Formats: sequence, C-alpha cells, structure tokens
Amino acid sequence: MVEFSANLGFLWNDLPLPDAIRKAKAAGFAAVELHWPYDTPAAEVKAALDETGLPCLGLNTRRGDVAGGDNGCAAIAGREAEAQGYIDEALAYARDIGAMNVHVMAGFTDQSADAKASFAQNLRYACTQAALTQRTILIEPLNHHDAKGYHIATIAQAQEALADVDLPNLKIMFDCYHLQIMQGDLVTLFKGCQDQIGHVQFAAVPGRGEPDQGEVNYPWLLPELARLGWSAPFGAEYKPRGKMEDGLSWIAAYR
Ligand SMILES: O=C(O)[C@H](O)C(=O)CO
Ligand SMILES: [Mg+2]
Repeated sequence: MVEFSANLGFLWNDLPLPDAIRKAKAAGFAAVELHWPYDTPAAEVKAALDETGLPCLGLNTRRGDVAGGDNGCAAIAGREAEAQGYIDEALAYARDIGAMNVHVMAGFTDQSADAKASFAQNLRYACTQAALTQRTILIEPLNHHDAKGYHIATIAQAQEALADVDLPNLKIMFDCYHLQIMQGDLVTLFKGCQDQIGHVQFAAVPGRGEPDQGEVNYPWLLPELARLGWSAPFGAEYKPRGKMEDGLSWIAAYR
C-alpha cells in the first residue's frame, strides 16, 4: 500500500509541532517530516513521536537570513562556517528526535565554480558528520518560479553535486512538484536516478495545493513509483487551499 508522510512545515503548521504530529497520526499518515523545527525543543517533538509511534523522516538546515533573501547558504562561497554550524545543529536535532535525513539548503548562487566548490565542501562535511550516526544528507532541486536562482534546479545539477562529493550517504530529494515544473516526464526522470533518491515529495502543479488536481495524476503516478520499487512514505508537502482537514479527501484515492 502507498503510505504518506505529513510535511508539518505546510500541514497543520498553525499548531504547535507536538499537536501537529498528533493530527497527522489521527489522519492516517504513516510518518511526518519537518522544515525548520528549531523553535520547539527536540524533547517535545520526540515525546509526541513516541506517543504516536510515527517516525520523523527528516528536517532542513536553517536558511540563514530569510528576511534578507537567503534560502540556505551551503553553496555560498565564504559562508562555510555558518553553513557547517547549521549542519551541526540540524544533525543534532535529527539525532535527538530519531530523524534519519537532513536536507542541506544550498541557497541562491550564480552557479559558479566557487559556488560548486563551496557546496561540495559543505556537503562533504555534512555527509562525514551524518555517517557517524548512519544518517543521510539530502539535496533538493527547487523550481525557478518559487526559488529563482536556487543553486540546484534540475536532477542533472543534483547529480553533478553528488558526483563532486562522491559519498554514499548523499541523496536527492525528488520533489515531484518542483521537478514537474522544471522537467516533467516524471517516471523517466525517477527511473534515471532511482538509486540516488533519498526521499520523494509531491503536491499539485500548478499552485502547490492538495494533490488532487492539476498537471500531475498522482493517483496513477505514486502507485507507479511504488511499483518501480519506492517503498518509503511519500512526503505530502502541499499548501492546503482551504481548511486543512477539508482538504484531506485526496487520501481516499489510494485506499
Ligand atoms: O520547498 C521545498 O520543496 C522543500 O522541500 C523545502 O524543504 C524547503 O525549500
Ligand atoms: Mg520539497
């Protein structure tokens, strides 16, 4: 059966994280994943995960100065110490709550050789630290409408970063929403990098709402990815169009 992970950066994000975890459990999600949980003590998140029995699949490194336009800094030359501080923080939080993946946010760059070298240096650091506790580091191509100028926007760019680093615990976050916008042909794209994928996410295109309308037929696509071998929960990373609970009927198509 296809299972889902509730992305609590978008779902129930008006609630304290422990309550959002309980809501995800009650709605039938098999896992949760986080964006930037750092305002909530890890012990509170861990207690809610233990109470519900839900695993947490992952979380993101801090983005830096968001008001100033940052979206991560791991590929910004000259900010290595800051990036590595965010990596340490994310890995410590992941360890405390038992999350196995940390998504390292690259930031906006000119994709120069310096940016690529800085990204590789920071990812090598992240992977080496993550390996000490058997964790995986993720990088994610983001689409050029929502995140114009983000360091990686395609699977080929992510694969280039993976090749530069060449460590087995660096994987790709395959977000169907971003990749449909940037590349399309999602099944072929998935097959071309399947063994390099660490997590799969999805949302409607366009709009990023519930995955029940738009360009991508998820009730066909997600079972097909499962048939091809993807067995972990798919990350529901969408922005509810209206009231959160009213939008959950999309799950029925998979039951
Ligand atoms: O926006 C996304 O798709 C991400 O997965 C994220 O975590 C923040 O950019
Ligand atoms: Mg995503």
